[in-house]
Amino acid sequence: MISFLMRRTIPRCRAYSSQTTSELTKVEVNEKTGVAVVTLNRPPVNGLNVAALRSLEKVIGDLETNKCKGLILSSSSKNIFCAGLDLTEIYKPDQEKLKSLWTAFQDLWIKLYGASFPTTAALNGHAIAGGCVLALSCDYRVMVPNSSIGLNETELGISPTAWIIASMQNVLSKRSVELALLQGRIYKTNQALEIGLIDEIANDKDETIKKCEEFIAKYSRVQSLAFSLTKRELRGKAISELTSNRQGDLQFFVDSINNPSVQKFLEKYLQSLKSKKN
Ligand SMILES: CCCC/C=C\CC(=O)SCCNC(=O)CCNC(=O)[C@H](O)C(C)(C)COP(=O)(O)OP(=O)(O)OC[C@H]1O[C@@H](n2cnc3c(N)ncnc32)[C@H](O)[C@@H]1OP(=O)(O)O
Repeated sequence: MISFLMRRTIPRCRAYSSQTTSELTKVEVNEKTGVAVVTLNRPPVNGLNVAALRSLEKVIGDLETNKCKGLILSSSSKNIFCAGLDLTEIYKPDQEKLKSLWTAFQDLWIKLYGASFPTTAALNGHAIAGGCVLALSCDYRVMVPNSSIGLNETELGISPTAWIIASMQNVLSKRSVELALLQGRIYKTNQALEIGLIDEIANDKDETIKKCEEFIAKYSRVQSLAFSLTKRELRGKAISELTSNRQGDLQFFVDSINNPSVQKFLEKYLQSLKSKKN
């Protein structure tokens, strides 16, 4: 068992009593149920840079090794689950860092989408672009009211690649995927529920976690091996398509980001985010 499962320094009366905290990803494992709450912790918006992506990927790998019974992905921010890739890493990017960013995102998706245990997203706030991809890579999504979720890549001038599309197609009807992706549409919580982009609405963060726990508990009678083999049958094709075309997928991303019109848009977009406060 890895350290966070072994540690017994925190009183057992707490529901989630084994824990480890890295700067970027906090993990708490419920010793009774084996369910892990994994909290993204990169203020202010959990922007995904290489370190954040790698930190989360490592945690999922460790949970896999330790036969975790279920994952609840959450965020330490008050009203944001994750604002997607760190825009400052893709605007005027260092080329090597850009490649590392996408490679880390590919690696994380392969682990999360293919996880051999039930995975859930406790969406305590906005889940935009890469943040929505994280949510879609889980088996179940619960969101608080008045938040937004969606893939706005086409608005940014980039096209989501095959594995991102596959993650959305796994959840939504073909028609809804077309409308969502071609319009780069961001949905409010209630609209997201209507089309099936999320599964449930919860009143607050605690309730998102409770509902995710309830969802994971439904698998208590399911054999782990049967679960993971079935998931592999269901999702394996999309994963192997990426693993056999990682270089092509990376090149597509790098070329898209380096496109001068995308860079121009990102400049304005970043300015507009900053000027919201003024
Ligand atoms: C082949 C291509 C596939 C590509 C796949 C994925 C691509 C991506 O993920 S690109 C990222 C796209 N993300 C977005 O468009 C989200 C942008 N952000 C927002 O819409 C809002 O910030 C959000 C709704 C998440 C939260 O709104 P607020 O609560 O009002 O916060 P602020 O907007 O004031 O943001 C606070 C602070 O954070 C900065 N910020 C926001 N998002 C990002 C980001 N993704 N990366 C880096 N930084 C981000 C924002 O500029 C503010 O900065 P300061 O002004 O310096 O405080």
